[in-house]
Amino acid sequence: MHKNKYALIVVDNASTNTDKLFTYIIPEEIINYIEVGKRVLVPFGKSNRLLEGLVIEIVDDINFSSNKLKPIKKVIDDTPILSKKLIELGLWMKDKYLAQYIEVFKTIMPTGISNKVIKYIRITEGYNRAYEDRLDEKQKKIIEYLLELKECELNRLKTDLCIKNINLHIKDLEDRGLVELFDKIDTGIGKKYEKFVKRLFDKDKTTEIIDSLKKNANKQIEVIRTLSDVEYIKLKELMMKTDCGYSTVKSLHSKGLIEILDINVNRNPIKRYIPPYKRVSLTEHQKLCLDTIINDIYKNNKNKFLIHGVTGSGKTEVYLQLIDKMLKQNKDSIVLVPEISLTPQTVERFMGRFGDNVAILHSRLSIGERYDEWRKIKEGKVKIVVGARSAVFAPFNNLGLIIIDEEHENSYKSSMNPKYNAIEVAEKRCDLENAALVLGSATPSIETYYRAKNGDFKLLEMPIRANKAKMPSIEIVDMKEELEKGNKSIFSESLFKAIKDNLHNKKQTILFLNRRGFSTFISCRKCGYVVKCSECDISMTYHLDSNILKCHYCGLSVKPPTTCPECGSRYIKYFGIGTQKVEEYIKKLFPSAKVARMDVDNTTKKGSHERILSDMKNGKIDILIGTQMISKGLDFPNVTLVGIIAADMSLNLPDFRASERTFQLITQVSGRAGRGDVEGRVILQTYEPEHYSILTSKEHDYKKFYDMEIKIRKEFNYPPYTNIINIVLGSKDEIKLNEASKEFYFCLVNRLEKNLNVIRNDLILGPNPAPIYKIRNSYRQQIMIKCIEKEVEIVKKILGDLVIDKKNDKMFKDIKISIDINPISII
Ligand SMILES: Nc1ncnc2c1ncn2[C@@H]1O[C@H](COP(=O)(O)OP(=O)(O)OP(=O)(O)O)[C@@H](O)[C@H]1O
Ligand SMILES: [Zn+2]
Ligand SMILES: [Zn+2]
Repeated sequence: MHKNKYALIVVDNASTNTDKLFTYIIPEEIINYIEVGKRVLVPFGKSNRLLEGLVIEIVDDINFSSNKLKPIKKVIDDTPILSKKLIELGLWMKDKYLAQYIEVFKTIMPTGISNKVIKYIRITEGYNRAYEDRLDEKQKKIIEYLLELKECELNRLKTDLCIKNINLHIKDLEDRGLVELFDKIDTGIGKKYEKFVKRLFDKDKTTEIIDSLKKNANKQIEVIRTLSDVEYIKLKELMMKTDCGYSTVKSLHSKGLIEILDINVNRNPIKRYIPPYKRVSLTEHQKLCLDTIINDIYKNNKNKFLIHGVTGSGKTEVYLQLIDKMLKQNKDSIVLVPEISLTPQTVERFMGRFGDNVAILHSRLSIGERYDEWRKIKEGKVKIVVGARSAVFAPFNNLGLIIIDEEHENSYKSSMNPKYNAIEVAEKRCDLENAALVLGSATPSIETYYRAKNGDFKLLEMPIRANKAKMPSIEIVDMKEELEKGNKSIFSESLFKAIKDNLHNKKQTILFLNRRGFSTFISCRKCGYVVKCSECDISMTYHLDSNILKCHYCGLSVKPPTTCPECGSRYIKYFGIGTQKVEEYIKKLFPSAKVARMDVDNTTKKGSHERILSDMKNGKIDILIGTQMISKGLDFPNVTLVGIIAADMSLNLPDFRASERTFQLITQVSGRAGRGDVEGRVILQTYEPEHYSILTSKEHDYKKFYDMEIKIRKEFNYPPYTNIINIVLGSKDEIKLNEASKEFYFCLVNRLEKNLNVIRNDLILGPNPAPIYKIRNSYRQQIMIKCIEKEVEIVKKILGDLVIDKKNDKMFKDIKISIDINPISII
């Protein structure tokens, strides 16, 4: 007798209360098709509506009665869309980040292939015209419509026909067995097809054929001529070359001379020509670094590395040659770069070296482009992926290497559920697939460097620039003194003069300010009223080009008030500076200079990024102003001056990483200066010239900075000495939220006390209003747990259980609970 097998399935249902794997019976007829990692359709809930699911595990036995289990309806995929290793990785992520199954697997699966089940309608096979007499007018209409289309989407039929009570009529037709409803899977995004023209006539017969055509059929003759050289040509291209219309092609088609075909093509996100990126002979440090890594991997010594290389030390070249080695062993490589530095410059280096062997994944791709890139990887057509955070899930089967460039960057941590850290995920993936992990940075994060010192990563140093160029000199300007001297401008005397000299010497300048917009807030001088976003608890930023106030959290924009909404006074003043204001001042001070600005406000349009950078390369820009978007990856030899307008901006953030961020930003931006023959110069403006972040970055001394910072981390019990678990409870109902937060805190402390031996005072903080108390009209309370490595697992378990319990508690009905394990910033 056939013995049942069972599948454990993640079902794509929106309900958050049922985060578990569902068990289904595998019917005999699909037993040979079903596999872990394939998607299936399963009946769900009381109504048995069909939902999509992902097979996580197949088992022979279950330890409960199978009476109530339902059978799987259908297998969707021909081949698994996720490998077993990626499924294992997903399960690990679920535990690590206290996330839900569905969140995790939605993240790992490519966007664009999540399928919808769509209701279709068609006429049954048993339908007979003779029935028509017995139908009323409306039903006849429905039947007529269907006879023409054979089958169609139910919704389309409804909108097209616009018949009152159409559902009843359809039901009636269905009951009589005349029409039937069925499900179809809509893959959302299809492969891309393009029309091609194929030559059907013999090449040698070209003249004969031309003679046979009418003498005045010039266009047709032109098409035949063109086709005599090629067998296939894109229809578009043919029409362009011959300047003919589609009717010309059609008429040749009807004469049987050509064929018109739909051919599956890949969308190509990179349409430009990319110059080859030549191999260079490595410097001593590069060579040592490369050899150590290769040797260790080869001897199975160690497979995790941190390259600490100063800006311009040539880390990229090391990556390229490592990938080369992987290719020789037929292994796949993933390169992660921060989203903002996925600039054409970075991409070109990899494409320039490895050409068609590279797939690119980033958020500016369309869903179609993304899907095509994913397919190229999945089908083994490329062996290298360069991408942002989520490229860590690239579906390779023979992974050899993951490189994470600028590993200190914030963008490797996801701010959406699951709130994963791509570095940790990469590490786990490398463990599972026996691949090597290489992290690189000029300013490693304190946590990573600490782990390297403790032996988790092999530390490799590249202390000098590849072309022997000197590190730029950094001059600190105390803005308090400028003010005393009577200089109220945002530019110090020194920076102003340096910009002027640089313009005169035909060199390029970069001005950095980590805040976009024009003014950072608007306030009333009479009563102090500050214009805040009505949905969020933060002040709105003024944008000059569009003359609006924008909320940088929710995107809401409003017209700036001309009188104070509070007291009616007309003394409304614009405070604080953003990149737009810097741009305006620069244009006033240096009217003949060619000035450009680069920040998210003006680079969302496709290609705008590319244009600014190529203008910069071609010397069409003298002064480039930007946010941290310009702080990394850029390699322009003619940039000799970098101005940091306000280093304090990051120093004053209410975040224990503020000093670290500041050191990193200064070092990275400064690193753009003097990469060519002329020594670079950096002018750094600040109100806190004595701060250790500023002093150590001036000396280019990462280690000194690290030593000072790590002491502070230890003293105040911050990472890496502790893990931070941040819990944010949110609700539109402020009072309910306060009650629920207190209750949650109380239960949490209670359960922790029962399970941990010691509860330190600083272990669990809160509930406190979150730093941004309101976002998108939702109030936010925060509870923070600090715990040592040894206790993390147990604390997480307790917390996870508590969240599940509370989700079923009336008091928490409208409360959203969000958990972030080791958040990158606390807002
Ligand atoms: N061995 C070499 N010989 C000569 N030039 C080199 C060599 N290696 C790299 N370069 C050049 O040195 C410059 C800096 O290299 P690269 O951008 O790879 O450094 P990086 O460490 O990635 O810098 P950053 O961290 O600042 O982005 C580039 O223009 C690169 O082409
Ligand atoms: Zn006022
Ligand atoms: Zn807002």
